[in-house]
Amino acid sequence: MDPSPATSLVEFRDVVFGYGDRAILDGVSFLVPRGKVTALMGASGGGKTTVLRLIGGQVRARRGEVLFDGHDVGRMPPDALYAARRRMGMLFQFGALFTDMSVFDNVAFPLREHTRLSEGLIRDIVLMKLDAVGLRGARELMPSEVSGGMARRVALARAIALDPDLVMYDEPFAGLDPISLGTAARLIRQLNDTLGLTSVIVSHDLEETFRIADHVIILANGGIAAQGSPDAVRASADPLVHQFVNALPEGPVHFHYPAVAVEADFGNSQGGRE
Ligand SMILES: Nc1ncnc2c1ncn2[C@@H]1O[C@H](COP(=O)(O)OP(=O)(O)OP(=O)(O)O)[C@@H](O)[C@H]1O
Repeated sequence: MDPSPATSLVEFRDVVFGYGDRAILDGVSFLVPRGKVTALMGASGGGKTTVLRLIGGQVRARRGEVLFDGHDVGRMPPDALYAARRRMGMLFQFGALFTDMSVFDNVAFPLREHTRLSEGLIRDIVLMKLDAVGLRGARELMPSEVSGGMARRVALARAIALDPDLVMYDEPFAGLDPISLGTAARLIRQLNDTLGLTSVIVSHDLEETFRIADHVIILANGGIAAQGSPDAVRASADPLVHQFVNALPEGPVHFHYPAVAVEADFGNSQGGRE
């Protein structure tokens, strides 16, 4: 079933955004269905991380609307934006932990920072979140004592500490071995379903991401090249989407950065660097 505005937690309506003179999004519209796992994919530099920053209100759209639960993030006064951000968990690449704090204190950090809960209650919540990622027994360890995959899971426990409605993952699988990658992917899916979250994943790992996603959005050339279920996107006849989902080197997205013809560049010291 296609998502509708009524059943979506995030909605982009004709969003235009750029950094300085550089246009990144040129009238982008899409929906992020509530309770589902949505994958945001596309070529490197296409603006996927920027989409997450627009949702989090770190940057504002030049035109159009970025709705979170029906309210335009770009027009929220600071207190409303702060409240909205508390409903979002963000997990950025390599989910940097505080290196001088134990696993326990890392997960307790947002609770101590943003709530007035007693230490006893914080302890219970932290242990519950660590249990959800399979690391209750690792609470005394320091970040230097855990593996990369475990560190990622600690960061995930920290991202869900405040019971967010939305969790955004930026490259959650980067640098993981295939086993840790599979574990991380299953965990994202499982937490989404058991905690009633809505998840957005930015990832280059096509196979694993298509496996766990309910909805896929492919960004290209400042717009949406395709969106729908993983099967529907896989079956897309659009040449750009076809190239992307099949990881083909040739197609509308070129392997080569624009350059003068090869014969004009080689064996010709004029015009090039000596
Ligand atoms: N703060 C910034 N100032 C200027 N340009 C930026 C800034 N942040 C990102 N960009 C540029 O905007 C473009 C989109 O960046 P973004 O990080 O959103 O892409 P992405 O699709 O997430 O890329 P990747 O898959 O490589 O992480 C890139 O070309 C990047 O160089």
